[in-house]
Order: sequence, then C-alpha cells, then structure tokens
Amino acid sequence: MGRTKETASIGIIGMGDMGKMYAQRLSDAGWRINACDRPENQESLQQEFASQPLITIFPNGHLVSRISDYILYSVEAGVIDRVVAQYGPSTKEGAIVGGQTSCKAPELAAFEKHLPPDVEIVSCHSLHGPKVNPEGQPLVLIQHRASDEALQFVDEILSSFGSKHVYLTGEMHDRITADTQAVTHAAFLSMGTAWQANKQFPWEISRWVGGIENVKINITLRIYSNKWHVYAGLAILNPSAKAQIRQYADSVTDLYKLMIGGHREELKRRVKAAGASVFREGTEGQDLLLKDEVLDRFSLSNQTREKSPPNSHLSLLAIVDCWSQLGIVPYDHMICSTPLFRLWLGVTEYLFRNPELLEEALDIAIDDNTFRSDDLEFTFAARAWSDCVSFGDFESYRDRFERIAQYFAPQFPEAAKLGNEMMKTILEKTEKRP
Ligand SMILES: NC(=O)C1=CN([C@@H]2O[C@H](COP(=O)(O)OP(=O)(O)OC[C@H]3O[C@@H](n4cnc5c(N)ncnc54)[C@H](OP(=O)(O)O)[C@@H]3O)[C@@H](O)[C@H]2O)C=CC1
Ligand SMILES: O=C(O)C(=O)Cc1ccc(O)cc1
Repeated sequence: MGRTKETASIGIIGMGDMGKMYAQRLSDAGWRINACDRPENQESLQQEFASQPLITIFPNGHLVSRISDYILYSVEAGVIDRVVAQYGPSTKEGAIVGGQTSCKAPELAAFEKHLPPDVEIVSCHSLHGPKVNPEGQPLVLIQHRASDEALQFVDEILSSFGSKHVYLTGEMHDRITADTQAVTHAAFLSMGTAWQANKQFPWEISRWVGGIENVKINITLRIYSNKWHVYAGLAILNPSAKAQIRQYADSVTDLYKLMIGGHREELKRRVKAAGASVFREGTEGQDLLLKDEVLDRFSLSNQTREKSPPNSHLSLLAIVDCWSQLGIVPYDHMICSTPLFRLWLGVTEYLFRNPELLEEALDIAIDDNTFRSDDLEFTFAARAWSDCVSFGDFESYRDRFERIAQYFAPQFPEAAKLGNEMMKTILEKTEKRP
C-alpha cells in the first residue's frame, strides 16, 4: 500500500514519559507525529513542542485517531480499556493500532472490543524506561490482528530506535515479563519496604556497603523514584504475575523458616539444588555478568570497603529457589529482559557462581543473628506485596508504594545520578552476553 514517511503519519495518545520519548525519537527520524494527552494538557504540550514542526499536539484522541496511520496508546495500563473505548471508534479506516502498556492481555482485549473490524492491531513494548537509550534493548512486537505488510510497516517505523525486535504473541509476552519485570520489582520493592520498616538507610550502615549491596540499593531507589502506576499495572493486570510473585514470597518464607529453625543441611541442600537447576552445567566457563570492580564503583556510602561484609542474601537465595520451583531458566528470558532484570540476574549469578560466597551466605544465615530482623521484615514485605498484587487493588498498591517512596525521597537525586552511571557501565558489560 506504500505507506511512507511522506504519506503516512503516526498518532500518539498519552504524552507522558514514554509517549514523549517516542514522539521525539520518531520525529527525529523524520516521521510526522499527531499527539495528544488529556485535553487539559494540550496547551502546555503545545508550548513544549512549539519548535518542532513534525510534532502536532491535538486536544484529544479522536482528532489524533481519525488522521493517523499507526496509532499508539501510551497511557496508564489501568485506564487502557476506558481510553480505547473512548477514541478507538474514531480510528481512521484501515489504520494500524498498537499500545505501549507493559501488560498485553488487557490492552489487546480493549483493542478487540472497541476497534472497528477494518483496523489492524500491531502492538509493541520497549523493555526499558524512557531515559534509557533504546539502542540494543529488546523491543517486543505483537502481530495480533494484522497482515504481514502491517507488521513490516510498524517494523520500519520503529527501526530508528536501533532496538532488538522480538516477535511474540501477547500471551508469551505476558508470561515472560511476569518474571523479568513483575517478580524482579517485587523483590526490590520488598527490600525497600524492609529497610523502611527497620528505619534504615542501608548506605549508612557499614555492613551494607559495596558489591552486591550497591546494586540492591541503587535499583530499589530507582524503582521507588518512578511512577507507582507502571509497577502496579504490570503486576496487577498480568495474568501470570500473581502466581509468580506468590512463589517468590513462598520461597522467601520457606528459606527464612529453615534459617531460623537452624536447619543448615536442609537449607544448603535446597538452595544448592535450586542453584544447580538454574545455573546449569556448561555455564561455568562464561564470564560473570557482574564483577567486583564494577559493583564496587557505585556506592551511595562514603565509607570504603575492604572485604565483602557477610550477608545471608535471602532475597537472592529466594529468587533462585523461585525460578527453580517454577521451572524458569532466566537466561531463556533474555529476549524480554529489561536492564533491571539483567542486573538482578547478574547479582544472583555473582553469588551462585562463587561457591565460597554462597557457602558463606548459607552459614551466616544459620549462625549469625545480625540479619534476622532484616530478613524477618523482608519476609513480611514479600508476602505483603504478593497479597497486594493478588487483591488487585490499585489504590492500596499506590498507598504502600508512595509511603515508602517518601521515606527514601531525599536520596533520590544522588541515587539517580549514580544509578544511571551504574546501569550504563554494567549494561555495556552485559551486552556481550546472550
Ligand atoms: N515508564 C516506563 O519505564 C515504561 C512504561 N511503559 C508503559 O507505557 C505506558 C505509559 O507510561 P509512562 O509514559 O511512563 O506513564 P505516564 O504517566 O508518564 O504517561 C501516561 C500519560 O497518559 C495520559 N493519559 C491518561 N488518560 C488519557 C486520555 N484519556 N487521553 C490522553 N492521555 C491520557 C496521562 O495523563 P495523566 O497523567 O493526567 O493521567 C499521562 O500523561 C504505561 O502503560 C506504562 O506501563 C512501558 C515501558 C516503560
Ligand atoms: O527495567 C525495568 O524493569 C523498569 O522498571 C523500567 C520499565 C518499566 C516498565 C516497562 O514496561 C519496561 C521497563
């Protein structure tokens, strides 16, 4: 049908962080953009994009939908049905529609329900935040109700990002991202909850600086400094996420009980068996995703570290147990990996492929009381986040998230600076791996 940059235009409904990033990058590549947010935001967006001739801001999604050839919904996952119901019927005849929400089941259901039958559906998902360079990052494309030509057109539009295009069904996407995103976030959200419950700022405590701890702290703060709805949406609305987050909470609880019961041998047997199923033979010769010298460079603490302080690493033992219980091989999920997931896998790998460090963590877990109260709070937190996601109540998720975010807020600017540097350095190193 010959849709080109000269003849076709792209619609973006929802000009938040991701919508703006898409509008900017696609217009830089020469595409004409028709965009809108809520009507009350039209004026400020017009001012913001006044100097950009390829970006036109409209008052609402009807006006965007009726003239655009590929329309992307980039709104909060929780409102996707309502927004598509509102603007979907105004879609230009023969156009292609997609969405950027992090969980595809509700998005695709909304498209099927509200879009006219002559409209094709090709959805997408950039597996990174708006401030990360998309080059080399996974970008999922879903040819849901569309011809090959429609997919090719979307492929061409998005090619300027330089991302790695991954072709999946909506269902596969949700199953994999439940693990790469929802469970990963649950672990870091729980760390922050536990620190807050114990009134700790972990970078101020000497046993918590350096190495793996830097990654835990920086990522936790990064998550809490973002918008709650992104995390709530992708956990609560993903049909696979509840069970996976529940397994993580169960793994945390089981291991914690073994620790406080003093069941050293059973703890070691269970954790090592889990490690063997996740970090399979044949991977030992590979370079670690993360190394000491990289891990140590990014500390919020001003104390220097001489030797790794011992730690039971309950959060890491439990994720490996969780993967093993669910039969997940995390390396198979690299196709849908976010930067956070790669860091998370990197730190677990660091622990599990270092037999001495793992042995030390397991012995510390049994012999040393220092971490008991932290691990207790972590166990409570993992279960509470799991319950919160299972209940599916956005408002209580928001309340929990924002209360903890407020506690860490004074540290956000410094954590963001350091976190960005850490991500950049570590990701450059991890890109060489599959
Ligand atoms: N942030 C991230 O790291 C990533 C997010 N995503 C997904 O992308 C989507 C957008 O996320 P993000 O940009 O971060 O979130 P934002 O909250 O920054 O953006 C969403 C925008 O949509 C607007 N909106 C809501 N209702 C309407 C409507 N009826 N018409 C027009 N605009 C509307 C919102 O306005 P208002 O604020 O006034 O409600 C807001 O400006 C989400 O589904 C998210 O899960 C995907 C990949 C990465
Ligand atoms: O890397 C992560 O997990 C993030 O937190 C950023 C993010 C959030 C939502 C997405 O749909 C994709 C990436």
